[in-house]
Amino acid sequence: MLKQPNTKYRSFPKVQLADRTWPDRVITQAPIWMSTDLRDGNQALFEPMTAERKMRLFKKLVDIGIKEIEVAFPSASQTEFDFVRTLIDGGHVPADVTIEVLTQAREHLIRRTMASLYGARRAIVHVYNATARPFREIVFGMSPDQVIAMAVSSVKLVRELAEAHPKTEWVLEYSPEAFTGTELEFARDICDAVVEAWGATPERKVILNLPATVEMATPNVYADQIEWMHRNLSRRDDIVLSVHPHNDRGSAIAAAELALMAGAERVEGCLFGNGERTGNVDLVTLALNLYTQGVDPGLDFSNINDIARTVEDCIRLPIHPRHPYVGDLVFTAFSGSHQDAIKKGLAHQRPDAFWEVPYLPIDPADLGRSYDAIIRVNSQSGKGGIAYLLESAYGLSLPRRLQVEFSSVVQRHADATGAEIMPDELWRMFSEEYLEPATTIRYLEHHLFEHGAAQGMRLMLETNGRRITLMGEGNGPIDAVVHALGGMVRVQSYEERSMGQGSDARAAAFVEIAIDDIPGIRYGAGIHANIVTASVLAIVGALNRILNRIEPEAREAVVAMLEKSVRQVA
Ligand SMILES: CC(=O)SCCNC(=O)CCNC(=O)[C@H](O)C(C)(C)COP(=O)(O)OP(=O)(O)OC[C@H]1O[C@@H](n2cnc3c(N)ncnc32)[C@H](O)[C@@H]1OP(=O)(O)O
Ligand SMILES: CC(C)C(=O)C(=O)O
Ligand SMILES: [Mg+2]
Repeated sequence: MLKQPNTKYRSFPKVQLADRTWPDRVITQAPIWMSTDLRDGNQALFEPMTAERKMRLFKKLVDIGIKEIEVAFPSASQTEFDFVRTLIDGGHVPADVTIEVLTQAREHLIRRTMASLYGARRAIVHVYNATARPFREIVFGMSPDQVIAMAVSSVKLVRELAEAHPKTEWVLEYSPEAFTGTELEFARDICDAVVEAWGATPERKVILNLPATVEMATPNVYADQIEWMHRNLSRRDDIVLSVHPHNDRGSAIAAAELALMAGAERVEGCLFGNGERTGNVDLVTLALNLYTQGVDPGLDFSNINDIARTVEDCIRLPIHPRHPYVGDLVFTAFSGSHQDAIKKGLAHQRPDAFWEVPYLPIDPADLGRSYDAIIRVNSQSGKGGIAYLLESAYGLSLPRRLQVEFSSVVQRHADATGAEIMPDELWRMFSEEYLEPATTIRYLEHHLFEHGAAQGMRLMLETNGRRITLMGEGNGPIDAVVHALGGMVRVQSYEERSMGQGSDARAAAFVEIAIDDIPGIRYGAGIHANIVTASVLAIVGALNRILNRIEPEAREAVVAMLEKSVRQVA
């Protein structure tokens, strides 16, 4: 790269529009949407779509609710021409949908283009010629007046051919190609001449489409250019003002939004931003940006995954996993603090309240996406995401301090493998750590019985291959187990939850225990159809987890103490 890029590149000139009004505007209604997936999108593919794929995408665009669809460049090839004919002759165009086709401003191409449309109920004929100085001088070798004459004569030809076929309702669209690089006065003059040549009226408007054929400046410059045209076109009432942003600088969405604030009424683009080079503006993102501001876009993306798969299949290009609203990862959080906030936000969100879930600008359910894949766990994750996954996949809701304790187990695993941890893996880790820890003391069975005003407990365990039976009593089952264990165990906290519903319901018990003279507090968990059994399992599990972390001599001392309890109580 150059050390001094200003020797090769220069900044885009400012538009003289000191009293611009667009910065204060808010978009309150959806524009007219025009999909050019089958034309601008199609011309940008490695291989243009086959007729079958074009038809499939056309039908998907109709299902989404797009009412103006540019279906072909009919003079480009027989395939393109035939596709338009199939749409018309096969009756595939719904009554509320208008097809559109593109042609250069050249006589033989216009005649061929018009022939593709005869018999249509309504059709938009889109004529373009480039208007920026380098095109005028280098591509066409024409003076400004000759370029205007080229546009005007083409429009007059379209008018003449249209008048010869009055059964079709004809609409003219004109694009000064490379508008963003065109002197504004010249763009206005050529557009005014076209409006005049078509004989436009408020009832028979011309669509004037002002393309950012190549995005050349910051989006505020495009907005200024659009507002300038909006204010300076001589017959604004006879015009539908349209924009066609490309994404060369990565700001096509912003450019389209600011252009709408600046007076545009119509947007041309493609689903998920397919199109020449870096793409046309993405109609899906634009529409859903409106939706998240409470504006009905008039388009339906309630099954966005299905739309995405159709588009990918038709154009043979993948959608990026981080593409707004649709990418596989956009409703996913890996990092701990995001997961925590999403989990709390989802729990807090009421169905009838304004959407307010941190990190999620839209409710994934509105797009037919589920919450299941929102939170994923890797080495950047914290307790919130881990807890969320266990709860959503297995119905197991962990106490907060247990979440903290378990997250360090998960973190060690994630650090070691470097990989994402799926819910079944998480469950396996939880089971190994809490439900089936390595055992010094194995639970065999217990019997709980009434013992006067108290509860009695006979607890059978196995230590060192020997069965031992401990007896205890207390004011409840937990108390009775602690007593049976000889009083060395102190229960710091106890919580129980239910997992599942109806006859499949099970109880989950969580205890936090400490043992006299041994540092550290550990959680234990038990899951069983019977809540008392779940509690006993949780206590024995916690005991084993403590014993697993201490020296063998200390462990033997605890076991010896237990065996002493047998002699004392039995
Ligand atoms: C920004 C856009 O997306 S514009 C749309 C671009 N899409 C396409 O080009 C896809 C379909 N195109 C095609 O199939 C062909 O280009 C055709 C059939 C339109 C024309 O083919 P050809 O006549 O062989 O010309 P070619 O493809 O080389 O285009 C260059 C010629 O078109 C002329 N031209 C380019 N744009 C225009 C225009 N809008 N109006 C009139 N002439 C134009 C050029 O001046 C050049 O003419 P020249 O050969 O006399 O110097
Ligand atoms: C034909 C025109 C509208 C075009 O695609 C462009 O300028 O990008
Ligand atoms: Mg384009």
